[in-house]
Amino acid sequence: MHPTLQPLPMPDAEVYFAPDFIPGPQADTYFMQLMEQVNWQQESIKLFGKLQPMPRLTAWYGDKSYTYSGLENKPQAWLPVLQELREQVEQATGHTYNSVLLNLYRSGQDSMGWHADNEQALGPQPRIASLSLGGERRFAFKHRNRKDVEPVRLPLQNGSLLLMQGPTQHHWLHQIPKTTRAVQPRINLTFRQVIS
Ligand SMILES: O=C(O)CCC(=O)C(=O)O
Ligand SMILES: [Fe+2]
Repeated sequence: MHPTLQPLPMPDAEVYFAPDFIPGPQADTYFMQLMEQVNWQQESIKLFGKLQPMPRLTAWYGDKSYTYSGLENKPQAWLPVLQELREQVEQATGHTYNSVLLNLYRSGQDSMGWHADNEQALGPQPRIASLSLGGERRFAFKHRNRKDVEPVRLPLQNGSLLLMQGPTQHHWLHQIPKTTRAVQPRINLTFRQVIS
């Protein structure tokens, strides 16, 4: 594993973090390329029986289709820039990924609620490599059932890489909360290995 990926001291989890995985100027270039080239979609989610627009834009690229939050994502061919990022993340983490989910948080009002990435298609021990580009946002973890374990908050800055694996998705939830602070748009890429 890449030496800059440092373990976070979390019980019942295997989380590694590299705050400076991609140098700032290069991360800025990737951010602009992805803003322009990705096929960003405004998806909806059913909340209390009502269709609501998701508070972020999303895109799915990969070798297989994948159901996420009840939505079927048809695979789209990898863009060269996504291939390049995938290779860097594969080198750093020592594992391969056949899919990437991209999220675009346009402002502090865009967010992702508490969840775990524990769909069956990700296997019993999902490995999620999460790359952040653009404006910094706070990421939060909370243990599902241990009240004695403190939540973990982590600023995900431009060019940072967060790796979650092992039992993490079984015992912890994570989110990107909304913020009233002035923040720049942010792109997050979660590389995943879909097995079915
Ligand atoms: O934007 C992030 O950092 C989190 C994304 C995430 O949790 C997901 O796509 O499952
Ligand atoms: Fe997630």
